[in-house]
Amino acid sequence: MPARFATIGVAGAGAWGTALANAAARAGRSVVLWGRDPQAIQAMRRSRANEAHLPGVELAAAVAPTADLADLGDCDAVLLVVPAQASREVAGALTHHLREGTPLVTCAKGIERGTELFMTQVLAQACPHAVPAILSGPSFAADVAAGLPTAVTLAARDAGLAEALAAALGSSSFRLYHSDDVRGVEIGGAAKNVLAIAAGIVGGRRLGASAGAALVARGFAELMRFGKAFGARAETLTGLSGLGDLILTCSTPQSRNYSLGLSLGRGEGLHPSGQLAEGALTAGVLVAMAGERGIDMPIAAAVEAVLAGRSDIEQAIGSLLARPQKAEA
Ligand SMILES: NC(=O)C1=CN([C@@H]2O[C@H](COP(=O)(O)OP(=O)(O)OC[C@H]3O[C@@H](n4cnc5c(N)ncnc54)[C@H](O)[C@@H]3O)[C@@H](O)[C@H]2O)C=CC1
Ligand SMILES: O=C(CO)COP(=O)(O)O
Repeated sequence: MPARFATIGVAGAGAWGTALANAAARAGRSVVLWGRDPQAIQAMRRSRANEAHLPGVELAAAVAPTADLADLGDCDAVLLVVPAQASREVAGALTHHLREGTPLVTCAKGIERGTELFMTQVLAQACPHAVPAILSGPSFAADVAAGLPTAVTLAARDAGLAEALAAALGSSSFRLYHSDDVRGVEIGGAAKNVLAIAAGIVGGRRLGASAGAALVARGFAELMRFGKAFGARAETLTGLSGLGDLILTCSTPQSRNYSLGLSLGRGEGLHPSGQLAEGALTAGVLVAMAGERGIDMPIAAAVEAVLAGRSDIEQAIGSLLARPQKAEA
């Protein structure tokens, strides 16, 4: 009998899509890696690398790059690895190609602006005949591509499907835990990016390691409040995709979100690298959703105010430090 999920599609040939394609190949799958830019795909076929997004990493032999979305049509499951705000567009285009019931696993970390929808809700609307799932957790593309040990969570409403997908994609170095708490997993990934910008600001302002630790702990309290209000389970929020990813992303300039905060904290403004920092795109919608439900998220709100230009860094820090001292929980 052929293995379940023998062929995996990856829609999005950026850093994370390329790393996940290699990880799936390492797990023994055949992989079709779709990217929208035919020239970039041609270059990947020639060089067997993605020099623009994941330099120095050789593409596994089982990865077939393509610029034709229709090539994902025969895949047994598809990972959607484009930025959160592009996920509706690409999922919508996939409706013309995917078979009924194909698992479509979002690997993006964000909330859709304008609709206030979480990623799997976007997939359910844009590609209704697929089965939405999510993969998220502490994992830099470069680490996964280098085969360094990483552990992430794969969640689907059907726990059996989550387990089967995790078994198909996991290996000894890329460990996948499974869950049926889809909402918990998608909230952790979206919120931690916004909080990581705040952690970067603390680093850039040289406020000290003690302030950095306080920021992570109080930021996590905000993530928990938001998650619980939206039905996430506490054990998910304290797991890999919540606390785990918050710790990773708040701790190193290897994170693009942290590094954006560093730049702001140093007074260098928004860094000009053009790199994707999902937290900057999620901050507004996260804070708006929290405000509508009366969820207190002062750190996320301060990041949003700085990014929107309504507050400078000193004002933002001053207003956080001026908050009344209260019971911790
Ligand atoms: N890079 C990392 O270490 C990790 C990234 N992620 C998440 O994965 C998502 C993607 O991030 P990266 O791959 O790192 O970003 P990236 O900037 O390296 O690549 C994004 C890719 O999406 C493509 N894209 C953008 N808009 C598109 C559209 N409208 N249609 C088709 N393709 C489009 C770009 O051409 C590019 O190939 C983000 O939500 C990020 O938070 C999650 C875990 C780790
Ligand atoms: O999500 C990530 C690690 O888990 C990647 O973080 P950045 O997008 O901040 O680089």
